[in-house]
Amino acid sequence: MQQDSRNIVLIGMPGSGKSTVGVLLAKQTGLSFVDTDVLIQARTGRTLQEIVDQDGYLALRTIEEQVLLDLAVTRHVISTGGSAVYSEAGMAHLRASADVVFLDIPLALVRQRIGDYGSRGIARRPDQSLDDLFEERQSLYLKHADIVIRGEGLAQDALCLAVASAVRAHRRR
Ligand SMILES: Nc1ncnc2c1ncn2[C@@H]1O[C@H](COP(=O)(O)OP(=O)(O)O)[C@@H](O)[C@H]1O
Ligand SMILES: O=C(O)C1=C[C@@H](OP(=O)(O)O)[C@@H](O)[C@H](O)C1
Ligand SMILES: [Mg+2]
Repeated sequence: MQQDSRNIVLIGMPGSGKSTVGVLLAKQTGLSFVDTDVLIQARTGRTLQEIVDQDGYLALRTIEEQVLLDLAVTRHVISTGGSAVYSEAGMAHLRASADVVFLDIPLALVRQRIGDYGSRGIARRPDQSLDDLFEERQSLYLKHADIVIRGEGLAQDALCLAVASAVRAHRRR
């Protein structure tokens, strides 16, 4: 695929800025924007929290995988949900057409940003603590990332610039 047709995919924990910074990044780079959480909601007619409450977290992960596999876009910033990395097939599909950026923030900042952990539609085992989830996911985010950006201490616009510049450098390699 031509470099300028490629997508930029954002992965990371809830609260890392995938959705808010994704929009800014699309504006800044002239790419289109899609948030896979919004696609899930549009497809099911339900909120993410409703899917988790009614059908369980594994159902959300299954729908998410299908949405990832069905994505066929170029020149997009794609903001994923925090649980996208559980889908090997979904991530392989995204990676074929994208540079994947892990927005890496520490657990304390996740906790501070996400507010009520129990009502944010997070795809986790009901008994799983945020500490445990963070630990489990860190290795998945690193495994699927082409680029890692440490987000702590960066305001949204600074984070956006850092991502754009890292992607440019990555593509020049
Ligand atoms: N770089 C940042 N600095 C400060 N607050 C941020 C930053 N990025 C996101 N936020 C805030 O954190 C919350 C979650 O951000 P969001 O973009 O929804 O993250 P995600 O999509 O990764 O879950 C929002 O309230 C947002 O305003
Ligand atoms: O981390 C998670 O398990 C989830 C994060 C949410 O997205 P954000 O990461 O954009 O908050 C959303 O996909 C869903 O509720 C599951
Ligand atoms: Mg989001």
